[in-house]
Amino acid sequence: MDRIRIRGGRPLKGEIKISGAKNAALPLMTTCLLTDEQVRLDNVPDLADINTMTHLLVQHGVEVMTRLAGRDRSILLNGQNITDTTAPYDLVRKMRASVLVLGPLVARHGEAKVSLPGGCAIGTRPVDLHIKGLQQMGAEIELAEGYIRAYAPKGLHGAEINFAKISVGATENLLMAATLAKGETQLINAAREPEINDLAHCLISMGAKIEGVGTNHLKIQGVERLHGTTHRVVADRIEAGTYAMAAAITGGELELLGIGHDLIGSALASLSQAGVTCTETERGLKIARANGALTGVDVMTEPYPGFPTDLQAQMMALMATAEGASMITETIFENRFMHVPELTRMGANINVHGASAMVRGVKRLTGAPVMATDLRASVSLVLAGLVAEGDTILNRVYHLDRGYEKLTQKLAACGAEIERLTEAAAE
Ligand SMILES: CC(=O)N[C@H]1[C@@H](OP(=O)(O)OP(=O)(O)OC[C@H]2O[C@@H](n3ccc(=O)[nH]c3=O)[C@H](O)[C@@H]2O)O[C@H](CO)[C@@H](O)[C@@H]1O
Ligand SMILES: C=C(OP(=O)(O)O)C(=O)O
Repeated sequence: MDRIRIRGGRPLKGEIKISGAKNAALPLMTTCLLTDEQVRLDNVPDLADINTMTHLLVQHGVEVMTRLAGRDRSILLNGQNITDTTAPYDLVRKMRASVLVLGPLVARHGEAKVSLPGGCAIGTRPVDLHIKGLQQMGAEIELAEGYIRAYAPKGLHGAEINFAKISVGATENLLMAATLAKGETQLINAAREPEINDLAHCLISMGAKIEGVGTNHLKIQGVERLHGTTHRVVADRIEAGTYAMAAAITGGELELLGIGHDLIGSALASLSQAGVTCTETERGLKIARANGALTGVDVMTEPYPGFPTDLQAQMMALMATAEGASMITETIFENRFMHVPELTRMGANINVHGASAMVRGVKRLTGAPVMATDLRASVSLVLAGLVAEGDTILNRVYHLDRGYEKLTQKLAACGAEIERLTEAAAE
């Protein structure tokens, strides 16, 4: 297995082009199941999760073509001939977002058999809200042998769905299903992450009738059919937030290209409070901590527009080197502190009490061999490695490949001493 070696202590300086968002591209790819015309997505990141979704769609019978034009990667999807409506365990197990084929398949093809995703390193992550919403829209659902089997041979109908809990995935699944249901669907207490807005705009360009985009109350009038489209994937706010924290932790200065303040306002507010300068430029955002120490700030994760859970681990690495204490509270996932023991091995002073972690800043972190447990936990260890004294060796790099395009190249181009050791070299 590949590893990453980092020698810490170099302030990052330069510019980084922010890629298209993984969490937008994945649901956008499944829109091809809603139409028999071509869906073309531009600005698609080159990531393991995108490959997994491609495999899943191909298994359903979708024709997928990838095109490169300079640095822009496009995917052309044609779902005219769906031959198989099963999402098998092996693919869903690899990537939970596979469950996003459920809504589109039932809505347009009247049936789907999708493996239950089960839990993962960050929590139990049930899909009850997806299932309940589809049942309200008239789908018959049975759970057997680890699979969700959903049937709606006569199509779905509109419903008023009031989510008991805010869920990004359930909002996306039901939004897609509702575009082809008969009548009106209301999604109340819906999630309103920028990736959901991106999905809604793509669906509207395919002929869907959606009101309330950007709010927590979506109204969808079902249509008979959707047509093809070309859509550009929104920038990855989590990747941008990660590099903003990389600039801050190393005391460097980075310009993040193609990302606006609007997408990561809450994270930038916390960074500003901690003493990091965040300025909008014509091309994106400039992040700098040229002088002075970081100050500890308290952070609580919340659904958008609150501080994103997907930046919590990175913020914790940053706070581990700040002056004073910081309380980091995780409210979205029950087990998203797997990075704590690894950061502690690098010298961080962190105590977890239930859903909160008390981080007391230390003067220095030290390099160590560390183990990645999930995507964002892994990148928090990369951030810690960038500032630690000595070498950090990160194992289980495949977690990073799920969500960070060209991570080592992007950081190395800004002065980081970081390299990927391929399996043979890593021995
Ligand atoms: C591919 C993708 O976009 N992944 C993101 C998505 O995950 P995902 O869509 O899985 O996350 P959700 O917003 O659904 O989960 C939020 C909370 O709701 C719970 N829940 C969810 C569904 C359900 O049916 N029942 C239920 O109880 C979850 O266990 C969790 O505690 O949003 C998360 C929260 O911003 C992010 O961390 C993930 O990066
Ligand atoms: C948790 C994440 O992804 P997923 O929902 O695909 O596990 C993430 O992107 O941080």
